[in-house]
Amino acid sequence: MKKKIPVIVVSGFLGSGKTTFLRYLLKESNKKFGLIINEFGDVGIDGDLIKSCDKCDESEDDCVIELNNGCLCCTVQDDFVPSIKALLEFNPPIESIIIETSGLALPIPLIQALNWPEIRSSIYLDVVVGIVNGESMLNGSPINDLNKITKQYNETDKIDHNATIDELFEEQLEVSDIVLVSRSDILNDDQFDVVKNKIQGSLNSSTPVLKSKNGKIDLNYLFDFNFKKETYKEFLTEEHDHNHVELVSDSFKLNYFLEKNDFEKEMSKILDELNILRIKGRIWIPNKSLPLQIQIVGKKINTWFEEAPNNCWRPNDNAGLELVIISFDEKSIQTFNKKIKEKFKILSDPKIAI
Ligand SMILES: Nc1nc2c(ncn2[C@@H]2O[C@H](COP(=O)(O)OP(=O)(O)OP(=O)(O)O)[C@@H](O)[C@H]2O)c(=O)[nH]1
Repeated sequence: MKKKIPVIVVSGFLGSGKTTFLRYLLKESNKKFGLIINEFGDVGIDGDLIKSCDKCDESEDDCVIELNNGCLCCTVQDDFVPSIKALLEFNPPIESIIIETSGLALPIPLIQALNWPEIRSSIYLDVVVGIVNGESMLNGSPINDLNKITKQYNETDKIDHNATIDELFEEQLEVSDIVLVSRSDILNDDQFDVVKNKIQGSLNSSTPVLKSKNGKIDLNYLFDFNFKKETYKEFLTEEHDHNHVELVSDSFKLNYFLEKNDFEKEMSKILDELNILRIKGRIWIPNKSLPLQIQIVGKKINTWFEEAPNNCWRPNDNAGLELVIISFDEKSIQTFNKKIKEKFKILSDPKIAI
């Protein structure tokens, strides 16, 4: 059985900093990415910038697919699904797919399209990143050049919706698991806080809002799909500039488990109460031949049954869980641990293996 591939969706208005962020991500990661880039008017520019980031092998240009002739959410059947299928057939196999949407695309239909029968067993939506131009947001608007956006609208061949800028922005934020504020290098700490409060105020939630400086973010390990506690520990002990995001991580190996539906139900209650950014791992459930894979970003829970590597940890009695958890505070991690022990089932005496 093939492994499901994570999909990262990056949204943000024209000039918000999506390409800059993607170039950084591609350079930092050792993963083989496939990209779908949706742009208008200035055909090919973003794609060329991505291809020239020294990560893309010229012979493998095909792993960057540019969709220039319509708004991504309005061309799902014609362009989007076939592009995902083409990336899934790529050789050597792609390990992760990134979709850069234009700010004109409504992200919800796009995200729903990832669930189309033809592709849904091969991919899962890992994280939605919303990019906001911090400088223009400080000046009161998420966009820096209304004329350019209007031109972008007019130049788009196929666009079936006519959502306003406010509606588009609201939906972009609503579906984002994390929001990156670009141009944070030119904002001071107070200005960043103003922007962050504006975004969290309009979201009416605690979705993480993080600084991005020329694409660089503190959380590059968030996009590293290696399931290794050491990676996080290393990151957490590294020296960073004084105002980086404070994070704590931990990992659990326990003899507790829950059935898939019960896990999703309990976990969504736990996530509502705690300040957790990321959880990855797997759960072994008695009488199930494959472990349940867990991928959580913010409040978004993804689970599916899939084989685990031969050399990974396995619990006694095929009942247990292995999770890596990243949070903004130690207390959330402790409470998380306590809640698992309260809410999850246990077959044998609990033993913390590490
Ligand atoms: N100072 C500064 N400039 C940035 C930052 N992020 C992006 N820029 C600049 O802003 C401009 C637009 O950035 P892009 O990454 O191309 O933005 P985009 O969202 O991909 O734009 P479109 O493809 O046109 O939608 C470029 O000149 C970038 O160099 C940042 O964090 N700080």
